[in-house]
Amino acid sequence: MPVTLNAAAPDFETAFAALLGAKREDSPDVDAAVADIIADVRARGDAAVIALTKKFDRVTLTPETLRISAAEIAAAAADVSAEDRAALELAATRIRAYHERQLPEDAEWTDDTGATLGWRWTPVSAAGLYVPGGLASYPSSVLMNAIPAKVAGVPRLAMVVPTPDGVLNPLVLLAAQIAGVDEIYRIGGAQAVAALAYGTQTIAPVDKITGPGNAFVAAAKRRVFGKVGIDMIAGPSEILVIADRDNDPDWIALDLLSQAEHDQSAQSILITTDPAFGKAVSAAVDKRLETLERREIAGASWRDNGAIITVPDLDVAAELSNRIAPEHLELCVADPDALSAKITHAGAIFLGQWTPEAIGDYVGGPNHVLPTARSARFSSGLSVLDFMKRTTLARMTPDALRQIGPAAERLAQSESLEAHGLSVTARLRKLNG
Ligand SMILES: NC(=O)c1ccc[n+]([C@@H]2O[C@H](COP(=O)([O-])OP(=O)(O)OC[C@H]3O[C@@H](n4cnc5c(N)ncnc54)[C@H](O)[C@@H]3O)[C@@H](O)[C@H]2O)c1
Ligand SMILES: N[C@H](CO)Cc1c[nH]c[nH+]1
Ligand SMILES: [Zn+2]
Repeated sequence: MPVTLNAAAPDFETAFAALLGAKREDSPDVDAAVADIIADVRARGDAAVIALTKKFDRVTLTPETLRISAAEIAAAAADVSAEDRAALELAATRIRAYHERQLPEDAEWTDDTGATLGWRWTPVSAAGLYVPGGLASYPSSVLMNAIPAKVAGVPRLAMVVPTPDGVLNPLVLLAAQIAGVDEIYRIGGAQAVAALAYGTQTIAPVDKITGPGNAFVAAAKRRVFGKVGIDMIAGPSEILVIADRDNDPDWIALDLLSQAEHDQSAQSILITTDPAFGKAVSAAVDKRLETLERREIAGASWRDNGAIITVPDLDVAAELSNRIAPEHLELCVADPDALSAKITHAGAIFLGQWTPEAIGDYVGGPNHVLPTARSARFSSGLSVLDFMKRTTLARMTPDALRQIGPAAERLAQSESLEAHGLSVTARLRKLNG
């Protein structure tokens, strides 16, 4: 049974703190296993990746078969039905249009000293795109990773995707072809993240690793940060639905299950102003779990991590939501815009009962690679900016140096960094004859 809480109950704060503190993905066991995997890949390269892929994905590879060949990609793409291709292309078009609006502008100006200042954006040289594939297959995540990277102008896109028991959904390869991915390797988990970060005999290292994955992938990304850039921690999926009584309980139940079915570590929470509605949703979830294809995973997630919270009003709902900082937040209330204005921490907001979260997973346009585990307090969903960096520019004229140089000399003195000060002094002496 999921936890049921009442925000007006005396023990609410303790129970809510326990819900917030639950370690769904941040376990020391996972981190220790990941540390060993990364060390092995750093030491043995391809040999370690091949052994770990045999162990975790039950696939026997060689250095020659780590990379999926152009012929395999073409054959898989040709196998996809016209309807599936059209759906992927619609998704790609909408995701590209959304992300093109994120392209940042360079800037340059001259200030009143005559100094010219500014900044310039450039893409990373190589991006490693993690596409999950352990419990489900994610052609949509190929598009969500690769399209912003392409829009940013990244010259080399290297994608990794696990193929458990050697099986790979052809739509994953078609999506990679549509989005313009350059290299695809059939590996996953922490070993794939380590291979992208440190390189192996076959896989050249990248500069930035993006994409969602399970707890092992999330832990590996945390560990390789610094050697490479990462986008964020996009671990097991989460949804928080705030709903009033004027909703169909079955719709809300399905929205909760849509994220629960990703992973038993996923989390689905309902906050409602009406306890009777909460009970109706709970019954609807149970009914759906009788027949849902992925009922084992979704049922375990709902039982272990699910929650239904009753609140006195929507202000309290917004306050609790901000403390949860969910990956996805659905606002199924009469005035979703008014409630949205009170939300300060959420990866993505879905406004109104006609906007199921699943639209955002596939075709809405915004990115579905989003911060989990309360990291929406300090990070954002994947965007074009994740594949770019900003270089600052400064040009002094003799006059500008005359005006602002002396302050630099003083500050260098105060930091006891003599050469810093002298590099300015030498120029000022020349200027002052
Ligand atoms: N936050 C987001 O933006 C977002 C988007 C899509 C999916 N997701 C999440 O991504 C995850 C996908 O998970 P998945 O499992 O389907 O695929 P995955 O590719 O993330 O993980 C599969 C890999 O995990 C590794 N692994 C599994 N068990 C292991 C063990 N005991 N020890 C070491 N390594 C092990 C294996 O190497 C395997 O290849 C789900 O949690 C889903 O909710 C999140
Ligand atoms: N809901 C996931 C992000 O947490 C993304 C996804 C892909 N396919 C279906 N869903
Ligand atoms: Zn989803």
